Amino acid sequence: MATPHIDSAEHYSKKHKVTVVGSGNWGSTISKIVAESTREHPELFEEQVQMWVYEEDVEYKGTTQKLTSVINEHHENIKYLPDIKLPTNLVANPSLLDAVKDSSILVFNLPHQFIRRICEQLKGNIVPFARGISCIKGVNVSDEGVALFSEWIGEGLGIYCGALSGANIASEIAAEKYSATTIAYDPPPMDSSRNPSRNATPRSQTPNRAPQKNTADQLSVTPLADLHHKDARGRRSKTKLTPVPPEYPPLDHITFKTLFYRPYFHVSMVSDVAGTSLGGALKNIIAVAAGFVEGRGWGNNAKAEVMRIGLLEMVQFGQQFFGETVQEKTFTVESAGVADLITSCQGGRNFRCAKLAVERGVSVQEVEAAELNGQKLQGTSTAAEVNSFLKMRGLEQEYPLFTAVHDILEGRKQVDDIPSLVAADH
Ligand SMILES: NC(=O)C1=CN([C@@H]2O[C@H](COP(=O)(O)OP(=O)(O)OC[C@H]3O[C@@H](n4cnc5c(N)ncnc54)[C@H](O)[C@@H]3O)[C@@H](O)[C@H]2O)C=CC1
Ligand SMILES: O=C(CO)COP(=O)(O)O
Repeated sequence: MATPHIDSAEHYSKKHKVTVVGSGNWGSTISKIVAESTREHPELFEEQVQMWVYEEDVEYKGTTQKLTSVINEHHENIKYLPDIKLPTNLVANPSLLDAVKDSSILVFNLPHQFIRRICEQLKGNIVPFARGISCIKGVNVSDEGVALFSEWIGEGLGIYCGALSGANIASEIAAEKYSATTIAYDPPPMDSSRNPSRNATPRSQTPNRAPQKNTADQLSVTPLADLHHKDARGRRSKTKLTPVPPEYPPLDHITFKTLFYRPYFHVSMVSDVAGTSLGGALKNIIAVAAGFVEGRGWGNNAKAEVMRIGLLEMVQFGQQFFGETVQEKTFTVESAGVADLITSCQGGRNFRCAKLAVERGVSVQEVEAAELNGQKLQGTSTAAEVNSFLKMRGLEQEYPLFTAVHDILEGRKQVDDIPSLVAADH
């Protein structure tokens, strides 16, 4: 970006330190992206980016070594993102608490089954005014109901957390092939009131625009004293937030767009956190269905039909359980919706493993263990979690495709049953 995106009148004595929590296939790719951006924007960010790595031994050139040592010496995550050079300002750190020390931007990017333990360790050990972005595709189901990981992380850590999701097969983006994503960030009042116009980023704008002038009216909309914010369902959050100190650049749409934007990775900023997160979570169930029908050899029409039905169930789920804040257009217009559904049903891991499982006559879990070298599927666990939530409410029949996928994974139904299970008059 040739032009600085921040108004030249805005100078900040402190910069944001960024930590990525997670270092898998997508975690390493996102770390590469943000490390490229922090290097390009020293006016906003500290150059060095920390990446927390779940430490393990790996074989490298005939010797057993720690994964973090290999990443730091050779700038490559040989296990989860092989053959991709990582920026030298990206530091792999096996200590979670050391990696997040002094970081005001926390990017959560790990398989959803591990986030609970991570948050337990982070609680009370992060910068109080930190803000988060969750790249996790999944939903958190408990006895109390269904929660987005962004809101669950935010409430657990006492910070505000947005969500990043899109048609983002990591290996393609790591190779810098053109793609786009959606970042949902509905800034807390005390952040947006520093300069509300900076958060209304129209879809078409690149991040290097100059901020618009504020009006007195805009500035008075959200009182600085309000330390609460709206959660993803539009309710007043119980979390009392710590404002970002004025010495730091504001943590708003422009700053986050600048952090994640690359010429090969375009960013659309929106405020619908629930829709954006649900798109990423629920499409994984549909990708499993697409793999099933492809594995059965039914071809493109069958796959298109499960995608169509799945998209409708995604929208229905969002509106039924997250209410009016979920916008249908997030599913139909954004990368986080229909585009992610398409790419995942063409070449995602959930799709590929489900297809191989049908072709080989084995379980999806067996294919996952045999083929993914430690990477984790999210569609199988999300199907089970969503099913348990629907079952508790007697709503399984209202989501026939989600229910069919879970029943097939559990061995109660067959792929051949899909047409009758999802029939409109069923
Ligand atoms: N890989 C992809 O193409 C994309 C993935 N996503 C989403 O990103 C999230 C992260 O996925 P990936 O980075 O692809 O991970 P991955 O599937 O490559 O998972 C492996 C990661 O889990 C870690 N791990 C293993 N055991 C652990 C434990 N006990 N505690 C903590 N971590 C442990 C491994 O060290 C490794 O970093 C998921 O929610 C996924 O759905 C989103 C877009 C694209
Ligand atoms: O979310 C993804 C692409 O946007 C990747 O999906 P898989 O986890 O199925 O590979």
